[in-house]
Amino acid sequence: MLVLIADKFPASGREVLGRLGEVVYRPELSAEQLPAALAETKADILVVRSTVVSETALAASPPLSLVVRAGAGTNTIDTAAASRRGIFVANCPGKNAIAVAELTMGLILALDRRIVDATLELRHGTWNKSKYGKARGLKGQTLGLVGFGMIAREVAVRARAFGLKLLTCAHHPIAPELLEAHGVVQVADLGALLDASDIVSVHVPYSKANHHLIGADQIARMRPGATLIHTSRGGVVDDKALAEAVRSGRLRAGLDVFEGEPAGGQADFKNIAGDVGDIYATPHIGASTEQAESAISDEVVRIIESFVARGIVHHAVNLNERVARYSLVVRHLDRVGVLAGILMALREERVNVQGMSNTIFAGGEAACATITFEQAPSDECLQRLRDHEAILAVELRAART
Ligand SMILES: NC(=O)c1ccc[n+]([C@@H]2O[C@H](COP(=O)([O-])OP(=O)(O)OC[C@H]3O[C@@H](n4cnc5c(N)ncnc54)[C@H](O)[C@@H]3O)[C@@H](O)[C@H]2O)c1
Ligand SMILES: O=C(O)[C@H](O)COP(=O)(O)O
Repeated sequence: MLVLIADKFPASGREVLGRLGEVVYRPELSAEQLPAALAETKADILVVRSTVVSETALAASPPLSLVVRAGAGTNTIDTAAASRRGIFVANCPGKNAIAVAELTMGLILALDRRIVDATLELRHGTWNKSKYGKARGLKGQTLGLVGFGMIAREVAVRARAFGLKLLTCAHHPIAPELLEAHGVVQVADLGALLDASDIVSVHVPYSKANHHLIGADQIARMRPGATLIHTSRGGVVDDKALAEAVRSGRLRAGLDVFEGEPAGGQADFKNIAGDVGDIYATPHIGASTEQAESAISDEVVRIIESFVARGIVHHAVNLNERVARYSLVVRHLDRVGVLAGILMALREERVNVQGMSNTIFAGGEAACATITFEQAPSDECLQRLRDHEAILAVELRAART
């Protein structure tokens, strides 16, 4: 088994992976160089951070069966192409959420006190207490969290300690216990959140549907003097519309992600923070704490170990989530050919199997197979299975609709 790591990854994690197989560490690889490196190494498993994984890259190594995103967002990987090729894509949900939440609070506090501007003036020898002694203070202000996933919840935990009132919006009703535990109120929709918030912080994944979720109209709807914090993904916010609103003095903004940002570690990048003073900005470092990188590394190792040892992919993001209409539970003696016999019987009925698992009981004499499908087998087929001398019990279950 060969693992190609095409981004920065801790030495400790590389060492553990090295015990499972060969590890090729190429953190310098760009999206353009990735296909050739995959073709050359014939990697079975690819580990990436923000490096873009295109369909060409996925096709370059025939044995490639798993791509692990050493982070949260998977929009940089062509998951549709991976699904067509039967390649698993997995991520590490929540493992860098605290780091992003800490940066979010850092941006909120820095903007309120204008810490960056005050520092720059002091560095140039100017004492300007008159100008910088005018913060609003956070206590009692309302923070609107767009999305209520792993990062937003960690932001809520920290923001509560600063006395902020918390709102969120989502596509679906959020469990009341979850909201209550975080001291958050769910409002009807994004518009209601923008109307009521002094600070808006964006924590949703990038997708076609979320492209410019915070566009010119949403920016215009924010309260005059409000602050927008964006640490999710370039493209969720319309950077141009935001820059105009900040330039006009209506809003302030704290950004960690940008439209068209470079994928690598160092590059020239003309960006909206350049000419707009009330934008505080960091170069996509939300996840870049030692703590988060170590948690991510442990999770990547866990995912790969489980895949190699048991074929189980934790946090796969490109599986068919639809619950099959029927499942057949067959308890049987653990003998060669029993499972093949069950599958042959289903094949004769032209039943297309969707999922299958088989668990062996202690002692190794009996096992339990669960097979899922959309179309029910006939009573005769079930009876034939029940009559099999190595089958102990057969139960057909229909999913609730
Ligand atoms: N700046 C960084 O370094 C950094 C680090 C980690 C993650 N991220 C980005 O942050 C995103 C969120 O991370 P997370 O760990 O919280 O993910 P998550 O999957 O736990 O949470 C995202 C939530 O947003 C919700 N959502 C999606 N579209 C929505 C919409 N239009 N309106 C309201 N809710 C919506 C989803 O249902 C989900 O609950 C990631 O997808 C990634 O792009 C950035
Ligand atoms: O989605 C993520 O996990 C973050 O955007 C982190 O990206 P990075 O691993 O490139 O820092």
